[in-house]
Amino acid sequence: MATTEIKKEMDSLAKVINHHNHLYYQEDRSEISDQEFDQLLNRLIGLEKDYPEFADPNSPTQRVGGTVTKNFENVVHKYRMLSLGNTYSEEDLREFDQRVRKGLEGEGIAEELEYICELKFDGVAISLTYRNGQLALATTRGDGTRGDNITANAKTIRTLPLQLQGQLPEEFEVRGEVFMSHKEFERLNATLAEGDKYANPRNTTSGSLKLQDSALVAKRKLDCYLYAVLGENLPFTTHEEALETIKSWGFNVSQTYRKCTTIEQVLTYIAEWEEKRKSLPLETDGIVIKVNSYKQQQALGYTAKSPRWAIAYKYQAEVGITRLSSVTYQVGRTGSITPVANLEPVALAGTTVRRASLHNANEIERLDLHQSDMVTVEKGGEIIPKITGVLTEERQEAAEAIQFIEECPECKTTLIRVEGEANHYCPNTTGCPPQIKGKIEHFIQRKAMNIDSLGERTIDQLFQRGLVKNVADLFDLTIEDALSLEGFKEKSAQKMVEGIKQSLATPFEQVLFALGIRYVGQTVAVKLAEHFEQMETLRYAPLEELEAVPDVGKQIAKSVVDYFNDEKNTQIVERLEQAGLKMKIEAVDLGDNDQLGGKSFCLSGKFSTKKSILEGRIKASGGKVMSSFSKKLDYLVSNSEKETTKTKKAKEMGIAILSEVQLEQMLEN
Ligand SMILES: NC(=O)c1ccc[n+]([C@@H]2O[C@H](COP(=O)([O-])OP(=O)(O)OC[C@H]3O[C@@H](n4cnc5c(N)ncnc54)[C@H](O)[C@@H]3O)[C@@H](O)[C@H]2O)c1
Ligand SMILES: [Zn+2]
Repeated sequence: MATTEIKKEMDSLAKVINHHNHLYYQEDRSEISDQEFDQLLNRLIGLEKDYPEFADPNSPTQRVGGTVTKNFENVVHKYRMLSLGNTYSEEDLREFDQRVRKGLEGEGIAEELEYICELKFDGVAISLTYRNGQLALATTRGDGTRGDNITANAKTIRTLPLQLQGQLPEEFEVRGEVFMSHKEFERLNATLAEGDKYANPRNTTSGSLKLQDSALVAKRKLDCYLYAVLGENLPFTTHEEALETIKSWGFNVSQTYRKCTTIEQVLTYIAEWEEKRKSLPLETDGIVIKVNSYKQQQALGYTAKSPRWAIAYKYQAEVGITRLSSVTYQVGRTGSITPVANLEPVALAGTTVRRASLHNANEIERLDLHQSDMVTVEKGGEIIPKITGVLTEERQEAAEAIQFIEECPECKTTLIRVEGEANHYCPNTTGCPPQIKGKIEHFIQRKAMNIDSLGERTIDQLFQRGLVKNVADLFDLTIEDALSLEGFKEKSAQKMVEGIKQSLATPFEQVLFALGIRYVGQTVAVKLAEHFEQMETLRYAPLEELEAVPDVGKQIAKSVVDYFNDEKNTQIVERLEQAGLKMKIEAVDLGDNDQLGGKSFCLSGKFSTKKSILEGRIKASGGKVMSSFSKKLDYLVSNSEKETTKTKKAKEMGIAILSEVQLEQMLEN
């Protein structure tokens, strides 16, 4: 391969890996299996080794994959939270063993090498700081250097001691894995609508820890195993002692670990747990092998991303072979069509698999799927299995290629596919039953209008009886209407109507999200609300202005324009306005601190204090924060000494520019 091509491949691998990292850590979902992901990463690691001249210092091979969020306070870790090197092969493990022994020989401490083997729990890493026996701080791993402060959420984990007894170091950190048991995962999923179900316990755990409302987290019944301690002057010298000691302090330590002195013993442990792990109450995806002695750990040290004294061995995802019976199609809330493969039942990872997701038409094409094909199905921690391949040699001669449907299976409208997009859509947004019901379900959900007096079944009834055909109809519902539904009595009917009425207090950005405009998620809704301030302006906003809003790309901008170009939508919006929903952002609550007199600020560039904190203080002092320019902006805050595009624009528009120090002065006055 020419070197330019290698460089190209490395760049494109990094891009793809970053994309999957983003999905995995920020959005709690994945498009490929962990094994496929690890293959990509390993390919990049290999290329960087062979072509160090092309290695990018910011490569995903050099960084822990996650990030911090904006929703929690960010905390710098006292001790970095790292990832683990991983492998799927015995050969690599033997190499690891050799490396460790060699590394220690140099230090003269190779004798009496011991490993502790543990199961690799598939959840979310957490770090807990205890001071004077009390849980003081809980953080996520984040980017390894900084994590989210999720103390309130961690406190809902019942097996996590809040107060410790006994002889303890004054301050120390314990680290472990927060997880959701299979049982709890199934219980939770059973309460969710088909389209809202979580894919696997890990994603659910991650999503739960990110919830803003700890009361909701508490309902999720998370659990936690601890497997590491950090601190100064700790009363132990080996990992094994650490595990035993923290157990005696009251921490939940899984008793599945084992001390091994040879790599053969490690391999036996791996073989033993391959089947046994499936009877554990939680998901595991491999085992972790750690050097036992702290002194030896220290001598071996760390790479940029992981300790040299530990490695994860991951079990191959389970693969089953079965026959495709048919492909059916589901219609989502926004009309997107998802093909589903119906399979002849096959036993896989302890469950019977009958269906697998096919994502979209590209996937069917990629697999070159034909009728009655024999297919390989994989289930790597995912609840929804994936078809990973087709046994073409077993294909029946007359079998035809699977053709993606042309009409909506629910309303028979001709499907459309937008240039450059993977999904097909049913364009009949206001007349297609699953879209109508899906939109209403989206509208009432907690993050949107938060109408908890309505449930999926009630919506179904309201729709069946023709009482509700769109979200605006909800606000015309009367107690008599409610009483006409099955199972409703005076009290429950009143409650239902009352609940709808209470939702009128929902802030504008949530109303905007509730409309269910394609691609307008919660974050984008907030950005749009901040920028346009009211529905009226947003509604007539030209494409270019929409695209200029941070986080709003071409696709989103176009989707917003399309939405408001459809008269059926604007009619609904108008009816919602008449019903009394909030159609503009709230005037800032000036409260008793009106220092900044409602003036608006836009922060740009780097600051000595975290931007979110500065923004919080501006709001608390009666100012407004804008994430981008508009004519209404009063101040641009920037520390930059050179002219930036923003400061230039501010000067042109006659907007005052403040330094951070000047902002501080305004805040303090
Ligand atoms: N499918 C995808 O698109 C996708 C995308 C990104 C990452 N991933 C997966 O995520 C993983 C990469 O994430 P990572 O960097 O967090 O590495 P990792 O999850 O493989 O290993 C590090 C983590 O293991 C956990 N762990 C569980 N049990 C442990 C134990 N007994 N001792 C120590 N640690 C233990 C800790 O949380 C630690 O942070 C890979 O397995 C990868 O396949 C998948
Ligand atoms: Zn349809």
